[in-house]
Amino acid sequence: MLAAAAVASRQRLCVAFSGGADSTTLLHLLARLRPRFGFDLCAAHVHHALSPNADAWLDFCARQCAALGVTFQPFREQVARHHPAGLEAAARDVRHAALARVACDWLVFGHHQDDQAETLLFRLLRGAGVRGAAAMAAIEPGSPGRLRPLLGVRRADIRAFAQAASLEWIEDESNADPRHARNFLRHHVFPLLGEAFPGAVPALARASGHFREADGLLGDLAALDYAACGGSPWLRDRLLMLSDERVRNLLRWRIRQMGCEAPARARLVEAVRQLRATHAPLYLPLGTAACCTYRDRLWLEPQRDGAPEQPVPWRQEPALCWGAGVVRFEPVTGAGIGRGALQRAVDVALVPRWPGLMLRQDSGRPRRSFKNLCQEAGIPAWLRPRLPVLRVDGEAAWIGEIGVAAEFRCGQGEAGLLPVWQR
Ligand SMILES: Nc1ncnc2c1ncn2[C@@H]1O[C@H](COP(=O)(O)OP(=O)(O)OP(=O)(O)O)[C@@H](O)[C@H]1O
Repeated sequence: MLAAAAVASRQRLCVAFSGGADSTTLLHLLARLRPRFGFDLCAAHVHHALSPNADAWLDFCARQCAALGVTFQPFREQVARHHPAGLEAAARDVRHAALARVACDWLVFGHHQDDQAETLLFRLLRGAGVRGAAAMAAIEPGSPGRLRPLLGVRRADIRAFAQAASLEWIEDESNADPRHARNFLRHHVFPLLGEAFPGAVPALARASGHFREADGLLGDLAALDYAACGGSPWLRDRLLMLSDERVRNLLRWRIRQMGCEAPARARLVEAVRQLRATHAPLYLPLGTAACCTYRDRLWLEPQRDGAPEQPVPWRQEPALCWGAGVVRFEPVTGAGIGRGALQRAVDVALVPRWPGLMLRQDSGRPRRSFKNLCQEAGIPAWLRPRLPVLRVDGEAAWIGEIGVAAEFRCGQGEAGLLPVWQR
């Protein structure tokens, strides 16, 4: 497995070391393999301060590492007692956050085949989709990546090996607590299942492999659909030519890519229904992301906290970042903002709308308020605070989705710059 993950000489491997039988066996095995592969080995233990034995466990882990000549990195963390998902989940979040701080190429976990089967059943009982049912991967590339070399090995075989090798390990008393749903499955459901289905654990682990493959294919399909819809922002009509299932698959994939929390299925079903029902601009919260539609385009963005964008000074750059998008300044002739006016100006910046903002769209017509301009252009209220405004010495020269102010528009044959807002 180390070869499959292309673990190279001098790469840094860090064992996530709880001190239990699995990670202790893992640490001893990797310490033995060190000379053959030439990797650097260290171990990290997270002290959650939840058990009265937590100090003793940390000491045990430190001693084991010292005996094996392995660098030891302890983390003392506080776990919030009132996590909405429960204490176990809170401890896991804290643990993973601490381990992510280790400077290494790979974090190596002691998960085994019984863990995989329990994870799959546990997730299915909570209504997991294909992604959740794929459970854990043996190799997860990343920075650091994650390895689970024992994922194909049964728990009993690891224990038998540890006993035969006279290894010492600690027993976490919380593993016996049936109030934890995972422990209930481990101690009550799996022994019963094993009586009627002796191959239940390897079969469930195999099933998670099938789900993993299917999940990869769904990702490939989403990537194809993403490109076919014109990338982000998508062409709304092109997207809505896809079946509901494919639209939901694409939205889910993109939300995950953005690092946002995926929404519940019911929420996605409702979002697609609304997208098909109206051509009006929409702002649909989806998990921690939001799906926005305006005119012929549709895009996803992280849900916002309502804070306005910060001003971005313009110093002749061809493009400036604005929110999750960009404003490009395209050279044009006889259109856009006259270059001369921009070069003479002292203060040019992209800013959000300001109170009392006015703009004259056509010479000969009066200046109109930002609100009036937005109403006339059909710009929905949720989009207005995000419109970029190019402010030139205190005056609005251009507003995204609305256009260039008459006073700044360049004359025929004159060189100009046309700001183009890409979300
Ligand atoms: N306190 C800890 N410090 C460092 N690593 C740990 C700690 N607890 C668990 N691990 C690592 O996580 C692996 C799985 O442990 P366990 O089954 O208790 O956790 P889990 O909650 O089921 O898994 P996960 O942490 O991946 O969600 C262990 O084999 C070990 O590699």
